[in-house]
Amino acid sequence: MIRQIEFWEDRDRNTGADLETSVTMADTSEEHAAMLSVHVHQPYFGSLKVRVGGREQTLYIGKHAFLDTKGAHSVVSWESEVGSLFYSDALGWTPRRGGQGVIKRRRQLDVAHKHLLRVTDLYDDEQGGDTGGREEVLLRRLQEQSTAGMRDVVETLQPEQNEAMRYPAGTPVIIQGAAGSGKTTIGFHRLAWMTNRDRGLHQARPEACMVLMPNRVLAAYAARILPELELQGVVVTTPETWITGLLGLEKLEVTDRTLTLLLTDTDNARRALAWRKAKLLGDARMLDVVRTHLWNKFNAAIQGQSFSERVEVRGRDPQTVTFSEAQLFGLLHDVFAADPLDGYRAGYRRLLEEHALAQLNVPEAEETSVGRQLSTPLTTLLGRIFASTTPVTEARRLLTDPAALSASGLLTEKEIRLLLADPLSGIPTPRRAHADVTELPLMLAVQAFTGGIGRAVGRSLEPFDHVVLDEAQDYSPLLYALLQRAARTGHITALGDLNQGMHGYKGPSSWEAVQEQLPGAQVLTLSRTFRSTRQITGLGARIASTYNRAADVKGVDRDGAEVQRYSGGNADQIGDERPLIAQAVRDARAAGHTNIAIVTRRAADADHLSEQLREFDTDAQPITTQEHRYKGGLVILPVNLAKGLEFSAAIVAGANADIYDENVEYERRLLYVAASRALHWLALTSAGELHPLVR
Ligand SMILES: Nc1ncnc2c1ncn2[C@@H]1O[C@H](COP(=O)(O)OP(=O)(O)OP(=O)(O)O)[C@@H](O)[C@H]1O
Repeated sequence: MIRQIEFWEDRDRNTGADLETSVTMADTSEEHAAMLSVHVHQPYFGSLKVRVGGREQTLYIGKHAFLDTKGAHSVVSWESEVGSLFYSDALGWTPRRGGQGVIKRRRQLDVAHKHLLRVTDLYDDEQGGDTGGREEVLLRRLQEQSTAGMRDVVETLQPEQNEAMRYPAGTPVIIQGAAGSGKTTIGFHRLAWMTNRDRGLHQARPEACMVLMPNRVLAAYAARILPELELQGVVVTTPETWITGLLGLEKLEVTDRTLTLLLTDTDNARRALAWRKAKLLGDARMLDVVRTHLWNKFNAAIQGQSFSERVEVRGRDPQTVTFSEAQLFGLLHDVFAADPLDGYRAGYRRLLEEHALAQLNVPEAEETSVGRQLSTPLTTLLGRIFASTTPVTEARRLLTDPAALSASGLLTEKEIRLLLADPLSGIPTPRRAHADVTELPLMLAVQAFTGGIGRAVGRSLEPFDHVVLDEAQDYSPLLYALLQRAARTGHITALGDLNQGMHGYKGPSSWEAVQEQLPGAQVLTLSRTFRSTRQITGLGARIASTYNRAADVKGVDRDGAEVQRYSGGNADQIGDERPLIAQAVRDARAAGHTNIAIVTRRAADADHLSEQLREFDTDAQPITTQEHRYKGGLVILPVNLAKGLEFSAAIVAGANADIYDENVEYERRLLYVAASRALHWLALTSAGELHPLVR
C-alpha cells in the first residue's frame, strides 16, 4: 500500500500529454493516495480461506479495496459481493467467473498500527465449523467505551444485519428493530453499500443522498460516522429543517401543539379529537385532496385569461403567439397528467414555451431569441394563475374551506368536520411566523405540486439518489408519499421501531400503511439488541413491558455493573437531589467512564441543574437546544435530545413518579428512553422515593 501511495504521489510520473491533463492526473492520484493512506495502519480486519476450482486461497477483507498491481497482495472491500461472505453464515457461493466456491475458514484479525494483535477464528471446517468466535469478537467490541459520535460496525456486522444492509438495491426497505439493535447504524452502512460501484445502475452518489434524523443534536452526532464509511457529502438533517428549507422559510418556527395538548389537557374528548385530527392531516389521501384543490384553483384562475404576444423572428414579418382560454385549460390538464418533479408551475411554463415555438414553427437557431421575448409575458401569465399559491397560506386556506375539502370526494363528512375543528385553540402559538409539525406535510404537498420537490441542483430539482429515514415510526403516510416523489424509485431506507413511537398521532398505525406508499417495500426485522449490559437491558425491559406488547427482544448477554440507585428520602421526606447526582458522577468516573450523561425530563431542568451542580464541584456541559453539539465528556441534557445518543455511563435525574407520571404512557416511554442511553453503567437519582418501575 505504501508503495502504491508513493507511486501516486510521485508527480514526475503523472505527466499527461499537456499541462491540463497532467494536473488532472495529479489531482486524481492525490485523491487516491489520500483515500488509501487512512487504511495503511489497518489494511484489513478479516480473512477468508476459500476453495475455488480445486485451488485454496486466502482473501483479506478490509474497509477499503486494494489491488496491488505489482505484487500478490490484495484486499477486498467489505461492501463487495465477496466481502459479504465474511459476515454471512453461507458456506458456498457461485463466483462471477463460474464454478463453485467453498468457504473453509473465516478469521477475524485485530490489526492496529500495522501490527497483528490477535487472531480469532469464527468458522473453521477443520475445527468442526462454528467456533463461537463471532460472539467473542462482538463482546470485546461492545465492552469498549462510547465515543462522541456514531461509529461504524464494519468489523462486527452480524449476519442478520448484513442481510438487511444488502437487501437488493432499488427495493425500498423498512428496518424494524428494538432500541439498540443497530437500526441507525445499519441505515448508514446500507447507504455506504449503495455508493459502491458494484451497485451498477443503482449506485448512489454521497452528495445526492439525504438522511433525516429527529433532531439536529442527533444529526450532528450521527454524521460523525460519514468519513469512516467514505460518505462525505451526504446531507444529514431533520425533516423540519429540510421542509422549511424547501419552502424557503428557514426562519419558520415549528411547533408541536398536539403534543402540548396531549400532555397538558385533561379533557379526554379534546385529546381524542386532537389525536384524530393530527392523524388525518398525515393521511395519504390528503395528497389527492391537495391536488384536486389546486386543480380547481388553477382552473378558476385561468377563466377569462388568454395570451397574445407579438414576437420578432429574424428574416420574417412579426408574428403573434396566442393561447386561447380553452388552450390554457388543455395545457393545464396536460401538466397535471405529466405530474413533473419540479412542479406544475415550471412544467406549465415548459409546455407553453414548447407550444409557442411549435405554433410559429421557429427554426432551431431562433429558439433562444423567441424564448427571451416570451419570458416576461409568460411570467406575468404564470403569476396570474399560480402566484397567490404559497404552501403555508394555501394549506391553511384548504383547511378552513369545507367545499375545497370535499371537492376530491375522498373525505367523509365526518372527516371534513374533524379537519375544520380546532381542538388546539387553547394552546398558545408563538409570536413569530410558525407552522405546526402536523401541518407541515400538507404544506410540503402544496410545495411539491406547485414548486416541486427533490434535491436542488443549481436552479433545477433532481430526485435524491437515496434517502434514509431514522425514527421512521414518526413519519406520516403523507410524508412517505412525498418522500417517495423526492427520491429515485425504490431508494428509500426507513429505520424505526413501532414500539418506540413517541408521537403516534404523527406516525403510521402499522408498517403496512407505509408499504402502501412505498410500492414493493420490504419489512426486515433486527431481533437482537447490542447497546447495553444485561443489567441495563433488564431494567429497560421492565419499563417497556408496561406499554409494549411485542415479544421479548434478545439482548447480547453481556455482564456489567449493577444499576446504581441514589434516593434522598421516602414518600414523606424529600431530600436534596444535587449531592446525589454529584456522587453518581464521581462513582461513574471511579468506574472508569468519561463520557457520562445526566438525563433530565425537561430542558429547563438541565439548564438549572448544570448551574447548581457547580456548587457540588460537578461541571456538566448543558445540551439544551438543537444548536448544542455533543463533544464527549460529562453532559446534562433533556430526554428528548438524548434519544438516539449513547454514553458509557448515564444518570437518570428525577427518576421518580412526580417527574415521570406512572399513569401516563408517554411518560413511561420517556423514562425508558432515559434509562436506555448507557452502554455500561446506569444510575437513577431522586430527591424522594425512586419511581415504582425502577425502585
Ligand atoms: N454488529 C454490531 N457490532 C458492534 N456494535 C453494534 C453492532 N450493531 C449495533 N451495534 C452497537 O449497538 C448500539 C446501538 O446501535 P444503534 O444506535 O444503531 O441502534 P438503534 O437500533 O438505532 O437504536 P435506537 O432505536 O435506540 O435509536 C451502537 O453502540 C452500535 O455501535
